[in-house]
Amino acid sequence: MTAIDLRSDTVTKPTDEMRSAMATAEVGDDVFGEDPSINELQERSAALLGKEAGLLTSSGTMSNLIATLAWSNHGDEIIMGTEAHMFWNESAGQAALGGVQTRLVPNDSQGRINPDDVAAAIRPSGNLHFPRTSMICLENTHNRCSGGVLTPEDTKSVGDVAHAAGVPVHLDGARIFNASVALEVPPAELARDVDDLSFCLSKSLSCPVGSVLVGSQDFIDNAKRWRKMLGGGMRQAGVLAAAGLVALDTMIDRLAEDHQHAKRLAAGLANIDGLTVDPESIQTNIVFFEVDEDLGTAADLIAALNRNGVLVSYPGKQSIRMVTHRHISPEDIEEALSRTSAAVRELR
Ligand SMILES: Cc1ncc(COP(=O)(O)O)c(CN[C@H](C(=O)O)[C@H](C)O)c1O
Repeated sequence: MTAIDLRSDTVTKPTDEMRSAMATAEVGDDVFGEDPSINELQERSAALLGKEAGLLTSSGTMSNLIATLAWSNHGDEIIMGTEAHMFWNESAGQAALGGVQTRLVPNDSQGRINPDDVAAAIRPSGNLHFPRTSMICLENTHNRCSGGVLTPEDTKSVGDVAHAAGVPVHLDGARIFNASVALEVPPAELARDVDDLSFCLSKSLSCPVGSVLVGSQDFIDNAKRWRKMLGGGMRQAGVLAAAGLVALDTMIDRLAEDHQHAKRLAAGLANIDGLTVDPESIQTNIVFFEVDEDLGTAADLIAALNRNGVLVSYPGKQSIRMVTHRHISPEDIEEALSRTSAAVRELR
């Protein structure tokens, strides 16, 4: 039985068109700024998101760390949501390498943070007891909040508070194009009130590797220095950027298919006795659902799902995540639902 892989949209593989473009990419030494494919990707990414400049990085984690290092000094404090990927899944890099303290404010079910909570968390200057607040972090779409999207208004409400206090806003936009497609809003509108953002080429856009960090020219010039310090300076990486250029041309509009599949998946899971999910809450390609305690733990069900050929991720004590992507067809969704029912019956 071939497993149906719903662990993440990071499992996506390059398209044939990407592989052809990679094979014939024009390349140069990017440390000298001479790789034409990288330069084109960075310029196109910045323009698409309404920023002055862009920087290719090896991952979303690297982008988020570079932004933290670029905005912060040792001993500063950054603010993010309790469910932020930057808090949960990036190896505490901001603390380990940036000497930066993280302060958490509640995320709501859609991944938003309350501007009033942000205002209350921003440190007043002039008190020697207090660290300086160096950055506010948003995430759109929001991974651990079931792929929830932030509207331009949600983003502006936090941006206004941050900017009134002179604090920059970083957007972890790993799946910003999912948000853009779900809201039918240009990505630049979602980026309008943040100072910099990162998006991932390697998730639903299906590239083999990479993210792009965009912001002002001054920010990117500084970020490039931090990237070099982290060992992220690249040479003829136009081979990778070529895939990104194909992704920008061919992989954004199709994200609506992944969202439809996720909605169908959630509707099917809601009909399986012992599982709890609100299909109406699903906006993009990520579905978190709860395992009723009388059925067992999430770990029990994950083991049964693996036995039945369904791969999932992000186990909480009672929660499981499924993520749709370009390799998951409508037939795979129906088969995954059938196999999930069988796994649940095994636990009964
Ligand atoms: C919102 C967000 N921001 C940043 C990252 C980090 O990107 P990478 O470092 O994996 O390229 C991720 C990766 N998310 C991955 C996943 O969802 O499967 C990993 C394994 O957690 C992310 O979801």
